[in-house]
Amino acid sequence: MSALCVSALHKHYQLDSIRVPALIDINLQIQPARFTVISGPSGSGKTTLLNLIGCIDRADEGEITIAGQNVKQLNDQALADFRLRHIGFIFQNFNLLPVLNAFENIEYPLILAKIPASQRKARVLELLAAVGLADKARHLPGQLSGGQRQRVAIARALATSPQWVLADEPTANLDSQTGAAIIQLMRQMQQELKISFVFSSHDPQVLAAADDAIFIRDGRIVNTTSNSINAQQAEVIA
Ligand SMILES: Nc1ncnc2c1ncn2[C@@H]1O[C@H](COP(=O)(O)OP(=O)(O)OP(=O)(O)O)[C@@H](O)[C@H]1O
Repeated sequence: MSALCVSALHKHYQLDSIRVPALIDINLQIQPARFTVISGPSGSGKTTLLNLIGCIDRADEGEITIAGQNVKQLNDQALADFRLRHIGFIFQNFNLLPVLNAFENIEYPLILAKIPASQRKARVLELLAAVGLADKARHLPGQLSGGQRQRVAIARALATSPQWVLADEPTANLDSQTGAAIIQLMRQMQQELKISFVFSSHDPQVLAAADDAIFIRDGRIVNTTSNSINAQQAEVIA
């Protein structure tokens, strides 16, 4: 598995006549099969960076190579196909489809990936069991707690066995105890499946669990650390 490489990345948003720079000359390498956190204050550019890495949005300038592919070279359809095969995404507000039950939400990316129904069922049941929701398959998102919804979202992100799983503040809408259980679950899945997890977060619990951390402020990288993050030190830097 190859590292994720970002070079000379720039992104701005246009708000009427105002140009809002969101990312300025980002250069980084994220090692595979690790738990990496992107941290920084509100508005520093974390979501923007994850959206670019996750092929949800496109950069103004610069290169992103993920799973061996320079994503700039892909047209919109190829980019969507690439994302489906190689990248799972977990959102802070879970982003589950409210009219689909837990089973169907997890099954959805497998349908998009044209996996036959017989294989889909076995895969979804395996994932539901792995996230501790074997008895909640028929529950709609509205009938699940926040932590349970995030477990469904994790299972959905893992459904197509992507090499990279990106999570945008996955514990932001959870109480600290539920957040800790979700981090533990993601850590366990990352280690068992040797997936590469990249989070954005300023949650000290997430920082403390990380192998590597990247700190951004005002759209620029200000520090990177590896292993045994001291959450207090991390908060000071961020
Ligand atoms: N759609 C948009 N239009 C205009 N400006 C935007 C848009 N999205 C983000 N921005 C701006 O880009 C900058 C980076 O935003 P981003 O959401 O990436 O930060 P963040 O670190 O994820 O923040 P938070 O922790 O609050 O979610 C901020 O100045 C923000 O106001």
